[in-house]
Amino acid sequence: MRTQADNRIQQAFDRQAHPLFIPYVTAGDPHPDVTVDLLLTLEEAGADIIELGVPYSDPLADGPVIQNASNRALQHGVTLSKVLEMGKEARLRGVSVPLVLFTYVNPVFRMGIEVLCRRAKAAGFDGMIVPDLPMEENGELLEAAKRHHLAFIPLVAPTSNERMERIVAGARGFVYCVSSLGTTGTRDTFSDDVIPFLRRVRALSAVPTAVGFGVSKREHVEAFAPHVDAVVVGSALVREIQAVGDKLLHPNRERRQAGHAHIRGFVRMLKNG
Ligand SMILES: O=P(O)(O)OC[C@@H](O)[C@@H](O)c1c[nH]c2ccccc12
Repeated sequence: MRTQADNRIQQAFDRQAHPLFIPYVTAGDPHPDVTVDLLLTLEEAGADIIELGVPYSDPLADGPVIQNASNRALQHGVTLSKVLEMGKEARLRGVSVPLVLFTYVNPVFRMGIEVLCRRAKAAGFDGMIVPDLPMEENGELLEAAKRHHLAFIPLVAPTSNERMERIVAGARGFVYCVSSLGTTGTRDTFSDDVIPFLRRVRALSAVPTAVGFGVSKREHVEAFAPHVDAVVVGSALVREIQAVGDKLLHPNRERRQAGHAHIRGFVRMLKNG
Protein backbone atom coordinates (compact mmCIF):
# COMPACT_ATOMS: atom_id res chain seq x y z
CA MET A 1 0.00 0.00 0.00
CA ARG A 2 1.52 3.28 -1.06
CA THR A 3 1.51 5.91 1.70
CA GLN A 4 0.88 9.60 1.21
CA ALA A 5 4.58 10.47 1.37
CA ASP A 6 5.42 7.73 -1.11
CA ASN A 7 2.63 9.17 -3.22
CA ARG A 8 4.07 12.70 -3.15
CA ILE A 9 7.52 11.40 -4.03
CA GLN A 10 6.06 8.79 -6.35
CA GLN A 11 3.90 11.46 -8.02
CA ALA A 12 7.07 13.45 -8.70
CA PHE A 13 8.54 10.41 -10.45
CA ASP A 14 5.27 9.67 -12.26
CA ARG A 15 4.71 13.22 -13.48
CA GLN A 16 8.15 14.56 -14.38
CA ALA A 17 10.43 13.59 -17.24
CA HIS A 18 13.30 11.40 -16.01
CA PRO A 19 15.86 11.87 -14.73
CA LEU A 20 14.44 14.08 -11.98
CA PHE A 21 16.72 16.74 -10.59
CA ILE A 22 17.33 16.50 -6.84
CA PRO A 23 19.49 19.30 -5.33
CA TYR A 24 20.96 18.99 -1.85
CA VAL A 25 21.52 22.10 0.29
CA THR A 26 22.73 22.43 3.86
CA ALA A 27 20.03 24.08 5.98
CA GLY A 28 21.32 27.33 7.47
CA ASP A 29 24.09 27.89 4.91
CA PRO A 30 24.97 30.72 4.37
CA HIS A 31 22.36 31.76 6.98
CA PRO A 32 19.14 30.29 8.40
CA ASP A 33 17.17 33.30 7.15
CA VAL A 34 18.11 32.43 3.54
CA THR A 35 17.29 28.72 3.49
CA VAL A 36 13.57 28.87 2.69
CA ASP A 37 14.20 31.55 0.03
CA LEU A 38 16.70 29.11 -1.50
CA LEU A 39 14.16 26.27 -1.46
CA LEU A 40 11.71 28.50 -3.34
CA THR A 41 14.45 29.43 -5.82
CA LEU A 42 15.38 25.77 -6.34
CA GLU A 43 11.75 24.86 -7.00
CA GLU A 44 11.35 27.77 -9.43
CA ALA A 45 14.49 26.62 -11.24
CA GLY A 46 13.06 23.15 -11.75
CA ALA A 47 14.14 21.05 -8.76
CA ASP A 48 11.78 18.05 -8.65
CA ILE A 49 12.65 16.91 -5.11
CA ILE A 50 14.88 18.74 -2.61
CA GLU A 51 17.26 17.17 -0.09
CA LEU A 52 17.58 19.47 2.96
CA GLY A 53 20.66 18.68 5.03
CA VAL A 54 20.88 18.98 8.82
CA PRO A 55 24.35 20.36 9.63
CA TYR A 56 26.41 18.04 11.82
CA SER A 57 29.72 18.41 13.64
CA ASP A 58 31.20 15.16 12.40
CA PRO A 59 29.98 14.67 8.80
CA LEU A 60 32.09 11.60 8.03
CA ALA A 61 30.62 11.02 4.57
CA ASP A 62 31.08 14.61 3.45
CA GLY A 63 33.89 16.23 1.56
CA PRO A 64 35.26 19.70 2.38
CA VAL A 65 32.57 21.71 0.55
CA ILE A 66 29.71 20.31 2.61
CA GLN A 67 31.81 20.08 5.78
CA ASN A 68 32.39 23.84 5.48
CA ALA A 69 28.71 24.46 4.78
CA SER A 70 27.84 22.46 7.92
CA ASN A 71 30.29 24.49 9.97
CA ARG A 72 28.82 27.77 8.71
CA ALA A 73 25.32 26.58 9.57
CA LEU A 74 26.38 25.28 13.01
CA GLN A 75 27.90 28.69 13.76
CA HIS A 76 24.39 30.09 13.26
CA GLY A 77 23.04 27.59 15.77
CA VAL A 78 21.14 25.44 13.28
CA THR A 79 19.79 22.27 14.91
CA LEU A 80 17.55 19.41 13.75
CA SER A 81 14.60 21.17 15.40
CA LYS A 82 15.35 24.37 13.50
CA VAL A 83 15.56 22.47 10.22
CA LEU A 84 12.11 20.98 10.90
CA GLU A 85 10.85 24.54 11.46
CA MET A 86 12.36 25.51 8.09
CA GLY A 87 10.38 22.70 6.47
CA LYS A 88 7.20 24.03 8.08
CA GLU A 89 7.96 27.59 6.89
CA ALA A 90 8.74 26.30 3.38
CA ARG A 91 5.29 24.67 3.13
CA LEU A 92 3.61 27.83 4.47
CA ARG A 93 5.43 29.88 1.83
CA GLY A 94 4.37 27.56 -0.98
CA VAL A 95 7.21 25.08 -1.55
CA SER A 96 5.32 22.16 -3.09
CA VAL A 97 8.03 19.73 -4.24
CA PRO A 98 8.78 16.73 -2.01
CA LEU A 99 11.27 17.53 0.76
CA VAL A 100 13.71 14.86 1.94
CA LEU A 101 15.28 15.38 5.36
CA PHE A 102 18.97 14.50 5.25
CA THR A 103 20.55 13.90 8.65
CA TYR A 104 23.30 11.89 10.31
CA VAL A 105 21.98 9.43 12.88
CA ASN A 106 23.16 11.12 16.11
CA PRO A 107 20.67 14.02 15.97
CA VAL A 108 17.96 11.42 15.27
CA PHE A 109 18.82 9.42 18.39
CA ARG A 110 19.06 12.62 20.47
CA MET A 111 15.56 13.71 19.45
CA GLY A 112 14.16 10.18 19.51
CA ILE A 113 13.14 8.22 16.43
CA GLU A 114 9.39 8.34 17.06
CA VAL A 115 9.41 12.06 17.92
CA LEU A 116 11.55 12.89 14.89
CA CYS A 117 9.34 10.98 12.46
CA ARG A 118 6.16 12.53 13.86
CA ARG A 119 7.62 16.06 13.79
CA ALA A 120 9.19 15.65 10.34
CA LYS A 121 5.89 14.50 8.88
CA ALA A 122 4.01 17.34 10.58
CA ALA A 123 6.59 19.81 9.24
CA GLY A 124 5.89 18.73 5.67
CA PHE A 125 8.80 16.40 4.96
CA ASP A 126 8.14 13.41 2.68
CA GLY A 127 11.19 11.26 3.26
CA MET A 128 14.53 10.95 4.96
CA ILE A 129 18.09 9.86 4.27
CA VAL A 130 20.34 8.79 7.16
CA PRO A 131 23.71 7.87 5.62
CA ASP A 132 25.44 6.48 8.73
CA LEU A 133 22.72 4.05 9.81
CA PRO A 134 23.55 0.65 8.32
CA MET A 135 20.72 -1.60 7.15
CA GLU A 136 21.39 -4.03 10.00
CA GLU A 137 20.49 -1.27 12.51
CA ASN A 138 17.76 0.66 10.70
CA GLY A 139 14.76 -1.50 11.67
CA GLU A 140 13.29 0.86 14.28
CA LEU A 141 13.67 3.92 12.02
CA LEU A 142 12.24 2.03 9.04
CA GLU A 143 9.16 1.09 11.10
CA ALA A 144 8.65 4.59 12.52
CA ALA A 145 9.07 6.14 9.07
CA LYS A 146 6.45 3.79 7.68
CA ARG A 147 4.07 4.56 10.59
CA HIS A 148 4.39 8.26 9.86
CA HIS A 149 4.22 7.92 6.07
CA LEU A 150 7.78 9.10 5.53
CA ALA A 151 9.73 7.47 2.71
CA PHE A 152 12.93 5.89 4.02
CA ILE A 153 15.52 6.29 1.29
CA PRO A 154 18.51 3.94 1.63
CA LEU A 155 21.96 4.36 0.14
CA VAL A 156 23.53 1.61 -1.92
CA ALA A 157 27.20 1.66 -2.94
CA PRO A 158 29.16 -0.29 -5.53
CA THR A 159 30.48 -2.34 -2.61
CA SER A 160 27.00 -3.26 -1.31
CA ASN A 161 27.04 -6.50 -3.37
CA GLU A 162 25.18 -9.32 -1.56
CA ARG A 163 23.56 -6.81 0.87
CA MET A 164 22.20 -4.82 -2.08
CA GLU A 165 19.00 -6.83 -2.45
CA ARG A 166 18.08 -6.46 1.21
CA ILE A 167 18.94 -2.74 1.25
CA VAL A 168 16.85 -2.13 -1.87
CA ALA A 169 13.96 -4.25 -0.55
CA GLY A 170 13.46 -1.83 2.37
CA ALA A 171 13.43 1.25 0.15
CA ARG A 172 10.51 3.65 -0.07
CA GLY A 173 10.44 6.71 -2.34
CA PHE A 174 13.66 5.94 -4.20
CA VAL A 175 17.01 4.22 -3.80
CA TYR A 176 20.09 6.48 -3.59
CA CYS A 177 22.96 4.96 -5.57
CA VAL A 178 26.31 6.32 -4.38
CA SER A 179 28.35 6.66 -7.56
CA SER A 180 31.76 6.26 -5.99
CA LEU A 181 33.40 5.33 -2.73
CA GLY A 182 34.77 8.01 -0.46
CA THR A 183 33.00 11.24 0.44
CA THR A 184 30.67 13.69 -1.26
CA GLY A 185 32.36 16.18 -3.53
CA THR A 186 32.47 17.14 -7.19
CA ARG A 187 34.27 14.74 -9.49
CA ASP A 188 35.52 15.31 -13.05
CA THR A 189 35.18 11.73 -14.14
CA PHE A 190 33.62 8.48 -12.92
CA SER A 191 34.86 4.92 -13.04
CA ASP A 192 33.63 2.67 -15.84
CA ASP A 193 31.81 0.38 -13.42
CA VAL A 194 29.34 3.04 -12.23
CA ILE A 195 26.88 2.44 -15.06
CA PRO A 196 26.84 -1.36 -14.64
CA PHE A 197 26.30 -0.72 -10.89
CA LEU A 198 23.36 1.62 -11.65
CA ARG A 199 21.85 -0.96 -14.00
CA ARG A 200 22.20 -3.65 -11.33
CA VAL A 201 20.39 -1.58 -8.73
CA ARG A 202 17.66 -0.63 -11.18
CA ALA A 203 17.07 -4.30 -12.02
CA LEU A 204 16.64 -5.07 -8.31
CA SER A 205 14.60 -2.07 -7.24
CA ALA A 206 10.81 -1.81 -7.11
CA VAL A 207 11.16 1.98 -6.60
CA PRO A 208 12.95 4.59 -8.74
CA THR A 209 16.72 4.99 -8.49
CA ALA A 210 18.83 8.13 -8.09
CA VAL A 211 22.58 8.61 -8.49
CA GLY A 212 24.62 11.00 -6.35
CA PHE A 213 28.22 11.80 -5.36
CA GLY A 214 30.25 13.90 -7.69
CA VAL A 215 27.57 14.86 -10.21
CA SER A 216 28.56 18.43 -11.03
CA LYS A 217 28.40 18.92 -14.81
CA ARG A 218 25.72 18.74 -17.47
CA GLU A 219 27.63 15.93 -19.20
CA HIS A 220 27.47 13.88 -15.98
CA VAL A 221 23.68 14.22 -15.96
CA GLU A 222 23.50 13.22 -19.63
CA ALA A 223 25.80 10.22 -19.14
CA PHE A 224 23.79 8.89 -16.17
CA ALA A 225 20.32 9.82 -17.50
CA PRO A 226 19.52 6.53 -19.34
CA HIS A 227 20.42 4.47 -16.27
CA VAL A 228 18.66 6.27 -13.39
CA ASP A 229 15.37 8.00 -12.58
CA ALA A 230 17.00 10.97 -10.79
CA VAL A 231 20.31 12.70 -10.24
CA VAL A 232 21.38 14.31 -6.98
CA VAL A 233 23.68 17.36 -6.94
CA GLY A 234 25.01 18.65 -3.65
CA SER A 235 28.59 19.93 -3.44
CA ALA A 236 28.58 21.70 -6.81
CA LEU A 237 25.41 23.58 -5.79
CA VAL A 238 26.62 24.25 -2.24
CA ARG A 239 29.76 25.76 -3.80
CA GLU A 240 27.67 28.08 -6.01
CA ILE A 241 25.59 29.12 -3.00
CA GLN A 242 28.76 29.97 -1.13
CA ALA A 243 30.05 31.94 -4.12
CA VAL A 244 26.98 34.20 -4.01
CA GLY A 245 26.51 34.05 -0.23
CA ASP A 246 27.20 37.78 0.21
CA LYS A 247 24.58 38.64 -2.40
CA LEU A 248 22.01 36.29 -0.85
CA LEU A 249 22.51 38.11 2.45
CA HIS A 250 22.74 41.63 1.00
CA PRO A 251 20.40 44.29 2.48
CA ASN A 252 19.74 45.52 -1.04
CA ARG A 253 16.88 43.55 -2.66
CA GLU A 254 18.31 43.72 -6.18
CA ARG A 255 21.60 42.25 -4.96
CA ARG A 256 19.74 39.44 -3.23
CA GLN A 257 17.72 38.75 -6.36
CA ALA A 258 20.95 38.63 -8.40
CA GLY A 259 22.21 35.93 -6.03
CA HIS A 260 19.05 33.89 -6.47
CA ALA A 261 19.17 34.38 -10.24
CA HIS A 262 22.68 32.91 -10.25
CA ILE A 263 21.47 29.81 -8.39
CA ARG A 264 18.47 29.45 -10.74
CA GLY A 265 20.78 29.65 -13.76
CA PHE A 266 23.12 27.03 -12.33
CA VAL A 267 20.27 24.59 -11.64
CA ARG A 268 18.69 25.13 -15.07
CA MET A 269 22.05 24.54 -16.78
CA LEU A 270 22.53 21.25 -14.94
CA LYS A 271 18.94 20.10 -15.34
CA ASN A 272 18.18 21.19 -18.90
CA GLY A 273 21.56 21.87 -20.46
O1 LIG B 1 27.93 16.52 -2.87
P1 LIG B 1 27.76 15.57 -4.04
O2 LIG B 1 29.07 14.92 -4.45
O3 LIG B 1 27.02 16.23 -5.20
O4 LIG B 1 26.83 14.38 -3.54
C1 LIG B 1 25.45 14.63 -3.12
C2 LIG B 1 25.49 14.79 -1.63
O5 LIG B 1 26.01 16.08 -1.37
C3 LIG B 1 24.19 14.68 -0.84
O6 LIG B 1 23.32 13.74 -1.35
C4 LIG B 1 24.71 14.35 0.53
C5 LIG B 1 25.20 15.30 1.40
N1 LIG B 1 25.84 14.66 2.43
C6 LIG B 1 25.80 13.30 2.22
C7 LIG B 1 26.35 12.23 2.95
C8 LIG B 1 26.16 10.93 2.48
C9 LIG B 1 25.42 10.69 1.28
C10 LIG B 1 24.86 11.76 0.53
C11 LIG B 1 25.09 13.06 1.01
